[in-house]
Amino acid sequence: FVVRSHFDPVRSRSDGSPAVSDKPNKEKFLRHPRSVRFENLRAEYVNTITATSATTAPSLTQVQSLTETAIYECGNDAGLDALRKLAALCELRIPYDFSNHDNTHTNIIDGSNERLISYIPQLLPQSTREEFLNAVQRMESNEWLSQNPDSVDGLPSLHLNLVSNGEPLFPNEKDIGGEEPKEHEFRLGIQQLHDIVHPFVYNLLLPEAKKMLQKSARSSATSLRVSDVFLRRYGQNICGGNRNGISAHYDVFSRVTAVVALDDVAADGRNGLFTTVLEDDSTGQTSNHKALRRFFPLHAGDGVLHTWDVLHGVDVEPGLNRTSLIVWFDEFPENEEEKEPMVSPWLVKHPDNHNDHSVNHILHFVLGSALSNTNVDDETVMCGMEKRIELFLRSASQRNSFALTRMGSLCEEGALTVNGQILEKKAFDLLEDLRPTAKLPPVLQELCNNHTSSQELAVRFWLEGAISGNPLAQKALADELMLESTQSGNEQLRILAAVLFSLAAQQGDQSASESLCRVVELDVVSRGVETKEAFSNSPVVRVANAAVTTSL
Ligand SMILES: O=C(O)CCC(=O)C(=O)O
Ligand SMILES: [Fe+2]
Repeated sequence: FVVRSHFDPVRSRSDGSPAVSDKPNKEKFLRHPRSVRFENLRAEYVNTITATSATTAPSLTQVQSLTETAIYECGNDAGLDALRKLAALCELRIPYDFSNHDNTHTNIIDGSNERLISYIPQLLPQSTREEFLNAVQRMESNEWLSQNPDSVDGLPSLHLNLVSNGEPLFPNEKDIGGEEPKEHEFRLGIQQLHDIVHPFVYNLLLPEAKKMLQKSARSSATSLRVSDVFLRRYGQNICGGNRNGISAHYDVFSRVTAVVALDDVAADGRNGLFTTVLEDDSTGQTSNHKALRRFFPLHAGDGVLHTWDVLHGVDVEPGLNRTSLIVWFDEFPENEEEKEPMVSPWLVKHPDNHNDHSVNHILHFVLGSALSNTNVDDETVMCGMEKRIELFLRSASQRNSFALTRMGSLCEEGALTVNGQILEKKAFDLLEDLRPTAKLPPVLQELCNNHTSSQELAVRFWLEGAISGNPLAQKALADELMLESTQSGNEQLRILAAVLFSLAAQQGDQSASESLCRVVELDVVSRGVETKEAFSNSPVVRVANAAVTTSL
């Protein structure tokens, strides 16, 4: 029903290589022929959108409980009310409060995570910024920004690498013979950009990153080095493409990340780089729900540093034009025996990776993702599909939103059958602990009884991911339910699918909005709706309306 994205919320190397397979999933549900009548009716309901905005910043608990209500009270008044409240919360653009956290905040999960954030005012002087932006402009006018699929979302990345894996893309001293004039100009452009920021990156940012890590319980800052330096562009019609942001993710190959603002787009804390603030830190849960975004207020030249375990993304309102400079710091091997490349050693060597009782779900998810993105096959590294699934399962057992969603997809792909029934049994027990079958929404209880086990497991993982607020899980589950409902004619499944597509559409997910329109279309056709009144009374239409009508 939707072409499901197979992208994980993780940033792998910025060379544009996709994090995971970018093959589109088969469309499960064939597009229904568009009915002319529907077009008119839809125009009617789109016109009813009204907006009143919410004022208070929501907590994770609030967002999840509203989402749970929308799903369980599917299509009735309480459910519609929850959808309206969530719609209003999604419209908020709330600044991150640096002062509230004494420039850093630490969330202790199992005693050893970091989640350090540090603000560095006025790192790049105005003259440097201007020089840099002019050089970027020249690259852009040649359409030289990378069009490779971005490792987080698979769309053209619109970035330029200056340093990759510890090495400048083009070392200055290297004389490259036989270059085409365009290649030559490109190389000089990259070298110029690199030269402009070099002193700031190595003499100012690197010491700041080391200083920040000294606050960490697990400081191993002495071996910190600059791994990658790249710039990104956001806005309309950049090298023929648009980019309004990047969904929330972890940088899996960066121990510490620095982002420097090159313009004032983020000055009022309503645009640019955000993290998701989880006010209820005691649960250690994580969610990428739009309402939990907190934008870093950064003036041109300001920077922010964060550790590997800080969830972050970018969002800019249409019409704005943003450029950012990003630096990754990683750890290089301290002694000779370790010269072999090891994927993100701060993850592999983390004590929680060697502790069977650890509940560090962020580490387990990020390490599982890092291993999925590397070919390194080291005895000391937990590798192989089975180990990765074990890591995702451990993370999912702590209700980590990304691990739950990833597990749903792995089950759907049949990846849990690798080791007989053992992994499936583990997954089933885990799901029963999170929510016993008897407590599933009734319509899903029926569905799960009719299913083969791997599909049933996928549905249950996606349900948990969906309730935690994850739009990818919400879409994946909705897609599955539409397939079922067209086969069985079960209208309740269609209403729940509409709720789930609505929950993702509210968060700005374009493909979910399109799918929601198609559910409405199908509903109109299959129920033979003839009048405006019958249209606006349709449960699916009421759901779609509530999702875009914001009120508190
Ligand atoms: O542009 C930014 O501010 C950050 C981009 C980012 O998070 C990434 O490329 O991984
Ligand atoms: Fe990132």
